[in-house]
This record gives sequence, structure tokens and C-alpha cells, in this order.
Amino acid sequence: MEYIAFPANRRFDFTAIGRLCIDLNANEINRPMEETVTFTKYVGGSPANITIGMSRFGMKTAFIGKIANDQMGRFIEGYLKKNDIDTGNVITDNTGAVTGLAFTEIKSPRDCSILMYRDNVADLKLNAEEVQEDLIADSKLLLISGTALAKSPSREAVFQALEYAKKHDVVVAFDIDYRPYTWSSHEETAVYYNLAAEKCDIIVGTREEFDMMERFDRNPERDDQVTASKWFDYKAKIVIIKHGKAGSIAYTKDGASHRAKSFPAKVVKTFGAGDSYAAGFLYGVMQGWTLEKSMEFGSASACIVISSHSCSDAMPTVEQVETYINRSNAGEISNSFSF
Ligand SMILES: Nc1ncnc2c1ncn2[C@@H]1O[C@H](COP(=O)(O)OP(=O)(O)O)[C@@H](O)[C@H]1O
Ligand SMILES: O=C(O)C[C@@H](O)[C@H](O)C(=O)COP(=O)(O)O
Repeated sequence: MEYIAFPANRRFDFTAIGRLCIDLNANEINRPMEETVTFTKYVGGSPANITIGMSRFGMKTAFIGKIANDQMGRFIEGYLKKNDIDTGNVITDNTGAVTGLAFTEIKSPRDCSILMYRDNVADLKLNAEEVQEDLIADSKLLLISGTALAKSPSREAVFQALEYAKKHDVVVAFDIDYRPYTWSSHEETAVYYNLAAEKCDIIVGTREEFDMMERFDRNPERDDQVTASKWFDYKAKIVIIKHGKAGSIAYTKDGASHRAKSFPAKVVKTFGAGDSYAAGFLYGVMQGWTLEKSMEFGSASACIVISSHSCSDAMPTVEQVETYINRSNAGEISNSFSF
């Protein structure tokens, strides 16, 4: 059964709006950040990672965002171009804003955290007038990412993009991508997340992220079905709730639920799982695959990234994901770490 009908004859399969940042991933892993001496620099930012993933899968992709007018900004733009991502709507800031940095701490495969430097970041300076309607009108799928809602003018830019998507029948996916340190208060966070989610066809988040959105609602049991049902009264057709290593569940408007188990993985670090899962899942849905097959593809894609040092650079190709699934089904991959 096809849950989502994508518009035909568009130049871009996938366009994302949101942050373009830098990940600085610890080279000396399995120790606290205080003892880390060197880091490797990668392009980062959840929507950037997902777009890179979609591009590696052969999708025609574009990005809407703002970068700092410095070496870091130029590095990001160059990397997007190298990965065949259209940068026509990547604007260079002229106010002296900086690039957001995410330092990753890998204390153990089970204990990872991110230290973000996000004061005066360029990504949150994107304004509504800078969002190109023509680009959205020429896209099949628009991805929005929750962190871009944290501050004005980026918040308004996302709502403007949602308006254009509605006007031009573009399917909208929402990765909740909740990063608490970017927000001022829980109340503000929940309000804007809910306002955006009402306008989206596909909503993807972890159980904890949906908990944050439900702070005004009544779901004391933290029941996934209750969480998902709310959104079917709005625009949603698919709601995915992720449970880390325990897998994920997709709920659909017809009342059905579809479960995906996770694959075994030799885990280096846990971050990047959600971004590669999202890319794999959305790719599958765009191919017209069943939700189970799309989720399986996303889960295997996540395993490849969490078994690697980076998030963006490690995004796999279709062939790599298929090989991973086949090897796993043949019992050739074991779980190095049990979470
Ligand atoms: N330790 C793990 N081993 C295998 N797969 C995992 C592991 N952690 C996450 N995944 C896969 O990645 C998906 C997304 O991970 P999750 O941790 O829920 O999201 P996020 O990274 O956004 O917090 C899961 O549904 C699962 O398929
Ligand atoms: O999103 C960021 O700004 C940081 C990412 O690039 C980072 O590597 C990461 O945290 C990925 O997170 P996840 O996929 O949500 O686990």
C-alpha cells in the first residue's frame, strides 16, 4: 500500500532546510573530552547529514540554509557541492555570525555525548525572504528539522518553507531533532514543535522527543499509539517513533503499525543513527517500497554510520546498505556491544 504520493516531474527529489555545521569528532575515543587531544573535522548538522545520505543514495538533492562567511562556511559549501547537493539556496551570512560546532565525546560505544558551540550561529540567521519558492516548487520532498525552529529569523524561514510546500503540493517530512541547549524554555519548544508538526506528512522522532512535544497533553503511559494518533487529525500520514537499539515503529493513518527491528552492529558511537535512519527510510518510501522494507533499509543504514567515525562522511550507498542487510541475514555481523 502506498501511503505517500510524491509529485512527479520535479527537478529535485529531496530538499532540506536547516543547519549546516561542523562536527569535530574525537580521534582518541573511549575517553572523556577532557583527555581528547585531536579531532577530525566533518560537515555536520542533522539535516545536512540526511541530505548527504539521500545524495549518496542517488537522489537529486538541494539545501536551504545559511553559512558563515569564513573558512568553515566555505568548507561546508565545498563538501555539499562535492556530494552533488545543489547550493543555489545556501546563503552566506554578512553579519559576522559563526559556524555551529559539535564536539563529540566518545567515552564508550554506549556513552556518547555532544558538546555544542552554538552562540551567534549563521544557520539560525536564515530569514523568510531568503527561502526560494522556486526551489521548493521544484522538489518532491521537503525535510524540516526541529532545531531550525529554535530562534527567529530561522523559525519564520521554516514556516515560510512550509507555506511554499503546501502551495506546491510538496510532501513534508519533519525530523524532530530536539537539541535542548538551543532552546530557551520547554514551553516555547513544545509550542513551536507542535505548530510545525501539524503541517507535516511524515513525522520522525525518538520516544523522548515526542515526550517533549506532549508536555501539555495527556499520555501518562507514554503510549506510542496515543502519540501517533494525534497527528492523524492534522496532516500526517506516517508517524515514526524510534527506540534506539530496540528498533522503531511506524504508525499510519489507517490505524496500522509497522515494526522494524534493529540490526547487529559493531558500534563505535551512537550519534548519527537517527540521521542515517531518516535518509534510508525516506529513500525507501520514495522508491515506493513497503514501510517495513523502508524501515529495514533505514536501520541498516544507521548501523553503517554508528560503526564508523563520522556521521556525514560515513553515509552509505544503496549497494553498501544492501550488502549490510545480506551479510546480517547470513549471520556474518555480530553485535559488538549490547545496549
Ligand atoms: N546500538 C544500536 N545498534 C543497532 N542499531 C541501532 C543502534 N542504535 C540505533 N540504531 C538504529 O538507528 C535507529 C535510530 O536510532 P535512535 O537512537 O532511535 O535515533 P537518534 O539517533 O535520533 O536518537 C534505530 O531505530 C535503530 O534502527
Ligand atoms: O546535528 C548536529 O548538529 C550534530 C550532528 O552532525 C551529529 O553528528 C549528530 O549528533 C547526529 O545525531 P543523530 O543522528 O540525531 O544521532
